[in-house]
Amino acid sequence: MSNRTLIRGGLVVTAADEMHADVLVEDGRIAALAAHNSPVSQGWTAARAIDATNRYVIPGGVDAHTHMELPFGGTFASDSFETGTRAAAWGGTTTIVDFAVQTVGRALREGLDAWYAKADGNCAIDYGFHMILSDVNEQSLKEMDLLVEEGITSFKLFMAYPGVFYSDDGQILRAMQRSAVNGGLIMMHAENGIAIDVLVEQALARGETDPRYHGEVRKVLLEAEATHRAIQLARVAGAPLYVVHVSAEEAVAELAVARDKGLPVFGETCPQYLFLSTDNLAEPDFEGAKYVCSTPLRPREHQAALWRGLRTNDLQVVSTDHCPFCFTGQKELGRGDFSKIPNGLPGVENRMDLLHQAVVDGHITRRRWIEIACATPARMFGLYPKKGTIAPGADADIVIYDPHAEQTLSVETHHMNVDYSAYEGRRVTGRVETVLSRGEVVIDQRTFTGRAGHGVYTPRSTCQYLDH
Ligand SMILES: NC(=O)NCCC(=O)O
Ligand SMILES: [Zn+2]
Ligand SMILES: [Zn+2]
Repeated sequence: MSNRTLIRGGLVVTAADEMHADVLVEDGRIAALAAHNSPVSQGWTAARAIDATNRYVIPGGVDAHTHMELPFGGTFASDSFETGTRAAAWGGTTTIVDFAVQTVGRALREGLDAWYAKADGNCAIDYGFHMILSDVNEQSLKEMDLLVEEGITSFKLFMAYPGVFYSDDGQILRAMQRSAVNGGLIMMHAENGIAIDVLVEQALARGETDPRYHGEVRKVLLEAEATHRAIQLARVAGAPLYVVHVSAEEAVAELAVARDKGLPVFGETCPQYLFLSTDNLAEPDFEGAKYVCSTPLRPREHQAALWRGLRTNDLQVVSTDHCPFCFTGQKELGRGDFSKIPNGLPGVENRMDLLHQAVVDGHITRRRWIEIACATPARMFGLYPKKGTIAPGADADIVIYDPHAEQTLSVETHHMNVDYSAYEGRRVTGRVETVLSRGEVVIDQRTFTGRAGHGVYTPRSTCQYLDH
């Protein structure tokens, strides 16, 4: 009884269903659901009752792409695990999967241990890790197998950023071959970084130094070409493939062709590509630097293809790629040379709200909102049904969501450790009200009641989405 919480009267929305139901939480898990005010739920007793009348009761968000404290461009992403996971909770996300980084010349183990240490005791919500492979060699290929056994079941490779994270096609093929055997999922940053670097050099030589040139040199065709190449390499290796931060219509088309052939190829996009555009990159007085990320923001016309992809399931997941850098002192490193602007946008706090706005605007249905933001990322990365749904036995990661509240997104009110909002002034309908993480209330009617250290490392099984 003392470990029980009852959530009454809300509309429970999962990827599969919507029903007016009461939810019983016990010992951090969902114990039972029953029709609202049914004889069954009327018999339930609990130490705490939450009235969810006129609210949605949804699974906590699963953000499968964050970069807390990522070293990049001579600086570090400005959210620590403490500030970033607290902000995530404010935004209705109860699990993140962050990227541990292998340093070139070093073991995966060393990078992973560093990330365990950064996160340990600091997180407000649960977390897992992917591993960035920056140096594919005999040793790191062997280590991949061990990591999969340890619950690090996905590996990011970069076709971009030569000299930093970049892998060549041979390295990519080897890693894919290994993943075909050990069950790991290869996540691909699909941009032709070698060609982009030529265009960067040529642009700078012409004196084109403003942030908007970041978008111009990172061409749509070079995203599409890399996406195509990654798909073919995965086919040769017999491995599934997950393409991260898809931004261009032509890249979605490559995924669609592959999926029409029945290939296990999946794609993720991010709110910034759905809601922002090259118009933001072109903002004057270096303000465009706030919107520098890779893949880059695209002309607004690409957004329709991304929304369509999310509806047709050519794209399966919306993650944030949360990688914040303050404008002052960090983005400013690239004044006079756009290639020195640290790449990345803040957004871990905004994803659930922006996608709810997409429901309001008619881009996606309510259930698809939960599918792309909670259930599928959990399945894709081996966390389901512990995470991503509301069902008996699942972790009680639950958001009470007010679909009628109006809010204005702003740096003045957000909780991310960054000095601007990429969505400054944007009005959205819907707001997180209360959040439970494993049954503990971490946001209580818009007050943070969680704590650093509540969140635990969550090992993952291999991809559970391969038959989709
Ligand atoms: N996306 C971005 O611009 N920064 C984070 C690193 C990455 O995901 O490529
Ligand atoms: Zn990337
Ligand atoms: Zn990323």
